[in-house]
Amino acid sequence: MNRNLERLITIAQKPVRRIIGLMSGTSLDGLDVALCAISGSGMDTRVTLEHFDTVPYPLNVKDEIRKVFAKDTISFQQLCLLNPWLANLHAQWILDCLQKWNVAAEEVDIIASHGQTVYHSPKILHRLPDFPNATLQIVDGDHIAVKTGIITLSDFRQKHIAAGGEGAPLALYGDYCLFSKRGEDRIMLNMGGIANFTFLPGDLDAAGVFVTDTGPGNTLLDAFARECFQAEYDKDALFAKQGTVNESLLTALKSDPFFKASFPRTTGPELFSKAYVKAAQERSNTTHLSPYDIMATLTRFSADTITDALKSVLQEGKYYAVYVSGGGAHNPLLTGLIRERLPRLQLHTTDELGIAGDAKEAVLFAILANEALCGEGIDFGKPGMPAITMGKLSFPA
Ligand SMILES: Nc1ncnc2c1ncn2[C@@H]1O[C@H](COP(=O)(O)OP(=O)(O)OP(=O)(O)O)[C@@H](O)[C@H]1O
Ligand SMILES: CC(=O)N[C@H]1[C@@H]2OC[C@@H](O2)[C@@H](O)[C@@H]1O[C@H](C)C(=O)O
Repeated sequence: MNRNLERLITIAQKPVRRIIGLMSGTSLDGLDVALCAISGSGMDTRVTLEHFDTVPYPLNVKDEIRKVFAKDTISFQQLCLLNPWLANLHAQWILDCLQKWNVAAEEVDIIASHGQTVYHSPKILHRLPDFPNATLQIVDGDHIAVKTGIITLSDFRQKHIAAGGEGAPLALYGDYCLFSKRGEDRIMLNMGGIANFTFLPGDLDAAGVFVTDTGPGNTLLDAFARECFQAEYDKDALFAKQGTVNESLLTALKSDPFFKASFPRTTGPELFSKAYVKAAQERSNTTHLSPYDIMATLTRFSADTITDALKSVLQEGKYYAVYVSGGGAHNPLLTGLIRERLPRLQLHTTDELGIAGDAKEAVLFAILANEALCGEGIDFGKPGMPAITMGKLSFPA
């Protein structure tokens, strides 16, 4: 037998596996690296987050990714080169983190690498009847496995599409295993570049779980902070707080059919781009707005579409605990607006559940890898949420 297979079987049978989860999302802010100790699987999964770091993407890395990111027309050479180049960088950053944490590579069982989404194209976006849902993540797992010497699982989203989903959101699998609590209806709200939430019923019935993207989280705020203020993002909403919401632009921004599509629906910066906002400005005669007013309106746009999606699933008079994660949780204006619109709900952070909000998505990919080794595929019984395990295997040798 191939000795890697033997090793894999040994890992799957260990009482505790040490898995590094990696996430680099749509914000292109950096690579989240989470070293997790995981036991059990499915609803018996237990995780300890041993170490976590975000390795910020250097400016040149952001620039190289942006040449292809969410673009319809790109250089194929650039895409081809990025795939191993970024994988080698990710592998090096993992090794740097391990050194910093004083952990030997041999002590890590598995790497779970999300890769970098470069294009997300579900049918509701491309609207080409002859083509399926599609999504593309680069950062090839073979390069990570060879450079780190650690067995790597990667490219988690393709099987989700093959089995009838849109390739996202995948958060529900880990959210369900890790954060479900008997007796408490929970909402796990992640506000990254794109915002999404998972509903976890207090009776733990998998059939009651659902998940969806809600629309933009920070993606438009980042794009306009860059364009208008040459800033990477609107830190602590300092720009947006100086502006006034323009209701005509807000209405135009909310008019896309995405906001009427049924759950689970997914999206990305392919739709929510500077061009999207500029078209809405043209339609609403608001091209004259100050950059501050644009930032204020875009922050309200994110807050409103997040709360509208939540309201559409919340039952009147019932209590729900909301646990917030992702970079948007640090934006005081965004979280303040959500609190204002959902006054009956208490907003907590996932930190209170033992997983830092900034680490959550990376931890969720470690859980997905753990499920691929030890789980059976959770049956949520809904279209778009298939009962599968995910991730492709790369052996170091
Ligand atoms: N102090 C802060 N004030 C305002 N915004 C912040 C702050 N800290 C982080 N952010 C926002 O959070 C973003 C990063 O969020 P996160 O890392 O969750 O995104 P991501 O994982 O790339 O996105 P996705 O989940 O869509 O893939 C930054 O680009 C910025 O917009
Ligand atoms: C295609 C893609 O990379 N989608 C991301 C993105 O970032 C947030 C939102 O859009 C979510 O649907 C997804 O990531 C999380 C981790 C998910 O799959 O649950």
